[in-house]
Amino acid sequence: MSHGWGYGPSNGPDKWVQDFPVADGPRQSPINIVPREAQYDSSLKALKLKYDPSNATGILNNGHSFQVDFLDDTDTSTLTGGPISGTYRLRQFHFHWGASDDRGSEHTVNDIKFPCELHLVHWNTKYPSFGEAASQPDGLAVVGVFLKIGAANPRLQKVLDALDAIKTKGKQTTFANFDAKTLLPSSLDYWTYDGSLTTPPLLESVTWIVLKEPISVSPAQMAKFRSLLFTGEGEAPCCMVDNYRPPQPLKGRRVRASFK
Ligand SMILES: CC#CCOc1ccc(CNS(N)(=O)=O)cc1
Ligand SMILES: [Zn+2]
Repeated sequence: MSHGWGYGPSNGPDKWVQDFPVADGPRQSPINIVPREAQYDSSLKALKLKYDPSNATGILNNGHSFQVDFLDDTDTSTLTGGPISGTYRLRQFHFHWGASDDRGSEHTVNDIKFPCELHLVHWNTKYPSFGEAASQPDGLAVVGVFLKIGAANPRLQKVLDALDAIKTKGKQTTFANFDAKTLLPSSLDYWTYDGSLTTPPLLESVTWIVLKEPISVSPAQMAKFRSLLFTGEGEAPCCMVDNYRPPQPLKGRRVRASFK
């Protein structure tokens, strides 16, 4: 690609392999999850998420999505248990969504797409930093949560209300005192598999933990996601929608379930 990666016809997921050959690797994400083919594993532990709201620092339009960043210099916002060993620190969360409610999620379930998917990105503290961890096969753990159309979700509202301040690429603003745990559904049942970042650099360093239960989002709240722009201030505006990579080949990988 002569210009940066994105989600358009000239720089979208089918073109990423030109600059990121790992795009055709053995453990790429996302995938289509087929519940009937997932193996229940009784040895899988319950997820333990301990987040400190005071670690939230800011919210940024990064030109591909928006992310809420967390202070990750101590073990105050962590993921433990589940399929992972050790302690992983929360780095950021972000979303992927569609131009309409029939698409937008990255993972699919029985080929069903959800309108949106939340990713909470954590890194393994056995490594000195996120950057170091991101290049290791057990370096990252991302919790994925599906959003389905329904009643307005009051727990999303503080995030959505901040989007007017970060409409264009590169804009950021402070975002303090936010408990990311409030975005999780009541059940922490999950599917897990070994995968990758779903955006460049597509590093194959992610233990994926995809929650079975979706959270709700209303059509009006989806419109707020779609009010963002991929483009920077002063550029010809391009709506930030369809910022999702489609499912990738499973290539023999096992998908395990924490529930029967
Ligand atoms: C290495 C590196 C880097 C930049 O940091 C990120 C963080 C998250 C992501 C998104 N990954 S996803 N969609 O799989 O959670 C991509 C790059
Ligand atoms: Zn993501």
